[in-house]
Amino acid sequence: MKHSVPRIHAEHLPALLRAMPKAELHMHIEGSLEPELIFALAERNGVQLPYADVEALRAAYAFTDLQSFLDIYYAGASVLLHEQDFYDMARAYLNRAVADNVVHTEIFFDPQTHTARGVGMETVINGLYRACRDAEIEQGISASLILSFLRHLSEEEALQTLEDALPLRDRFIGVGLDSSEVGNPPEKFARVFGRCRELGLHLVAHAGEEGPPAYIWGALDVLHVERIDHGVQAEKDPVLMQRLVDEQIPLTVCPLSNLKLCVVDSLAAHNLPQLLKAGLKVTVNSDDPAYFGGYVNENYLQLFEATGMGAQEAYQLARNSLEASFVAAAQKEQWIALLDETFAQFARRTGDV
Ligand code: HPA
Ligand SMILES: [Zn+2]
Repeated sequence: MKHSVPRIHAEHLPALLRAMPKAELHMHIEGSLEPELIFALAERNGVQLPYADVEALRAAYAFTDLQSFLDIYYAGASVLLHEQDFYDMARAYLNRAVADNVVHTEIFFDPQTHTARGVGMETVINGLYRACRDAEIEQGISASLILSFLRHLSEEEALQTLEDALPLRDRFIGVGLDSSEVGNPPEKFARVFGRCRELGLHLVAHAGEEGPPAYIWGALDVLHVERIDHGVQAEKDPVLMQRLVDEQIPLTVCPLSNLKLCVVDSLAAHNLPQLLKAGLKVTVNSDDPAYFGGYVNENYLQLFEATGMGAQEAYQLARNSLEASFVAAAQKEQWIALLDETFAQFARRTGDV
């Protein structure tokens, strides 16, 4: 049933989008590395970068598709060597998330990007995990980690990565699948996801970002994922759309990412409003905020500005994000109560209760 949302004046919408408590369910921690931090870490670690300075690096952020982004994203991550580097990167992101009123975040990390350079699995996970725990204690944000397999590599390498991470099993809540989508369908990772399922890990996968609806079917039926990351290509397949509605499978959509990687021509042309209207459990996320022009609130603000969505949609998207998270039901209820209170406060401010 649709929740009734108090009327909010349009002029208050941006403040409401910023203030509402929300969860972020799709962001890659390596994609939060700002150029300034990349250069600071390069200097600290004596790593040579193929860019003269911060401006030259930023100027290279002109992407034409997913692969053109991934090439630069993996180059940027090469400055990460020590546990403290992973810690500093994650604390910088968590500070931004707190500022955006993110109450809970589920953070992807790509261990293979680092272990391939000789960085230890425990260096990666311990640095990220310590940052999450410190932010939780000092800033009150809830944060969990999701280990993501690189789909351009083999399933054997994913299985080895899982084995390497298992001694630290209590430090991540699930697994995902990212990197170059087209040509690397979900079926390639059936065995490793099967093993993760047996281990009781949460399962998600990128599907239908650039790839066809068949990849979303595969993620659901072969990998048995609980959420689809991106999923915007689902609209090409009405039977799939109905399935996503019926089962309320969350889609973690990333509007600015879709714009910057040319998945859509403009934010005004983004299909998120249609997906939401059709009854899909859609959420808004930042993906790789340092590369795509903004953290999660910027995604909400620019999307709402471009599409003309209003308070009802804002409420639904924030509520979806909390409901689609992997936290306990009692915690979700607390955050939803906080969301309701935020909307009631804005309605009182508007004098429009
Ligand atoms: O948007 C993405 N898609 C696939 N892989 C990724 N790795 C970081 N961001 C992405
Ligand atoms: Zn992503």
